[in-house]
Amino acid sequence: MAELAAQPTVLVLDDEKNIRHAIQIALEQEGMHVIAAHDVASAARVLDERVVDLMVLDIRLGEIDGLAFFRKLQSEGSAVPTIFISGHATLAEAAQAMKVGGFDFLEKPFSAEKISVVARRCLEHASLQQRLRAMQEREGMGEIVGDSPLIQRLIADALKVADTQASVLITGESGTGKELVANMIHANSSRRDAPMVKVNCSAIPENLIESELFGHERGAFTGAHAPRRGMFETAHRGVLFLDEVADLPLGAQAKILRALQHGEIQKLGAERTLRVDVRVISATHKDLKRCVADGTFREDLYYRLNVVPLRVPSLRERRRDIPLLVNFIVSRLCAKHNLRAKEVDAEAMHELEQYSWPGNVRELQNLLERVLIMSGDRITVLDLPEEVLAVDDPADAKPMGQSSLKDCRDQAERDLILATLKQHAGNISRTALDLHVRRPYLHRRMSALGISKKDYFGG
Ligand SMILES: Nc1ncnc2c1ncn2[C@@H]1O[C@H](COP(=O)(O)OP(=O)(O)OP(=O)(O)O)[C@@H](O)[C@H]1O
Repeated sequence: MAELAAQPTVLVLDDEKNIRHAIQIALEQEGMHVIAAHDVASAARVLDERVVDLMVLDIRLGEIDGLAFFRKLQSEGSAVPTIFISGHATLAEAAQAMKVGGFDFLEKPFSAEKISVVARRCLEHASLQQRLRAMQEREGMGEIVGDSPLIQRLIADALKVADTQASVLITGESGTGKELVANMIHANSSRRDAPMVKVNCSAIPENLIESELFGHERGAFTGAHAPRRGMFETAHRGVLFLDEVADLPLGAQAKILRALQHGEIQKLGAERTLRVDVRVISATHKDLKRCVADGTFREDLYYRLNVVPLRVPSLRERRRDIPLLVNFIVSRLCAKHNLRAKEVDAEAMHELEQYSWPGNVRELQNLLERVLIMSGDRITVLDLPEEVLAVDDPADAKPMGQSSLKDCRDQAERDLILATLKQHAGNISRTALDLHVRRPYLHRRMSALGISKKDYFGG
C-alpha cells in the first residue's frame, strides 16, 4: 500500500452541518485530521494558512458552486486532491467534476465507510503521484521508476560512474532493469551523442558472433559476399552494451579482451587492424565469478569488464517501489492500448506487493498488460491470476493484538466471513463468490484470522 503522511489533513467544505459533522467523524476515525468549513471564504482561508492533503467538496454550495471554487483554485495553482459530493447534482455536473480533475464523485447520502475508503484511496493516489513527480524531477534517472533506498543507491552509483571511461558490469536477476541502467549510464556520459550498440550475446549463434562483433571482409568465410562492419566499429566513440555477457563463447572472449587492452580490432579476413575507442558496459543475470571458476569465462576478461560492479536489486527486495511501478506501468499501458485511465484498488495492490515476482519488473509489466485489457475501470483481486494470490503472507499471520483499528477490522472481517460460510454450509467457493474475492485469497484470510472448520460447522 502507498505510504501516507503520518496524519493527513482533510478539508471538508459543505454548507450542511450534519453532513460536515458525519464526514468529520468518519475520517477522524481513520486517523485523519479534519477541518470543516461551511463556506468558500473560510475554506479559502484554511487553504491559505496550511497544507491540506485532501478536500471533500460539495458541488452545490449556495453562493458559488464547488466546481467553480475548484477551478479557481486550479487557476491559482493551489488545487488539492478533491472528492466531490452532492445530493442534487445532475449527471452532467458529476461528469464535470471528474472532467475538471476531481478524484471521485459521491452522491449523498453515502455511508461513513464509503467516504473513508474513497478518502484513503485518494490520499494514497496523491501520495504515489507525488513520489512519481519527485522521482521524475531527479536528474538523469531515465525511465527507471523507484524511490526505495536500494534503487536510490543504485542510481547514485550509476551516476557517479557514468561520466568516467570505466567498464561497468551490471548484475541482477532477469527483468530487474539492467538494460535501463545501461541506458542511463550512456545517457549521462560524455559519449551520449555517440551510439550505444547493444549485443545480446546469448541470441547470436556461436559461429556468427565474432563476425557480428568485429565485422568481416568480403570472402572471409562462405557466405561473406560483402564486407561488413562489426558492432565494435559501429560503437566507435560510443558504448558497446554486452547483454548476457556470460554466454559469450571463449573464442570471442579472447578477441574482446584484446580489443579492450589494445584499443584495436581485426575484421575477420582482414590483414590490418583498426583502432577503436569503445567503452564497454556488460550485464548478466548469472554469477560471472562462478563462470570463471567453472572455466566458461576468462578470468582476465572478467576483471577487465568488472571495473565497477553495479547490482540491480530484485523487485521483492524493494517492495516499496511496487505501487509506484504499478501506477507508472498502468498509465503507460492505458495510453498504449487507448484505454480509459484505470486504477488498481487497494486490496489488489496489497496482493501485488506481497507476491514474490521471480520475473521481476518484466513479469509485473506482462501481468498488468494481461489484466488491464480484460478488467473494468478498476483492477481488483478478482482480476489477478491465481499464482499471484496463492502465496503466504507472513504479515497476515501475525496474532491479533488488543484494540487497534486493525483488530476491529479483522474482527468485522472474521464475523462477515463466518456468517457467509455458515450461510453457504461451509462451501468455500460460494462464500468467495458472495464476498467478491478469489478462493485462494479467502483461504489465506481465513487462516490469518484463525477461522477453522469447527467455527462454521459448530463442531
Ligand atoms: N525500475 C524500472 N522502472 C521502470 N521500468 C522498468 C524498471 N525495471 C525494469 N523495467 C522494465 O522491465 C522490463 C525489463 O527490463 P530490462 O530489459 O532492463 O531487464 P534486464 O534486467 O535487462 O532483463 P534480462 O536480464 O532478462 O535482459 C523492461 O520493459 C523495462 O522497461
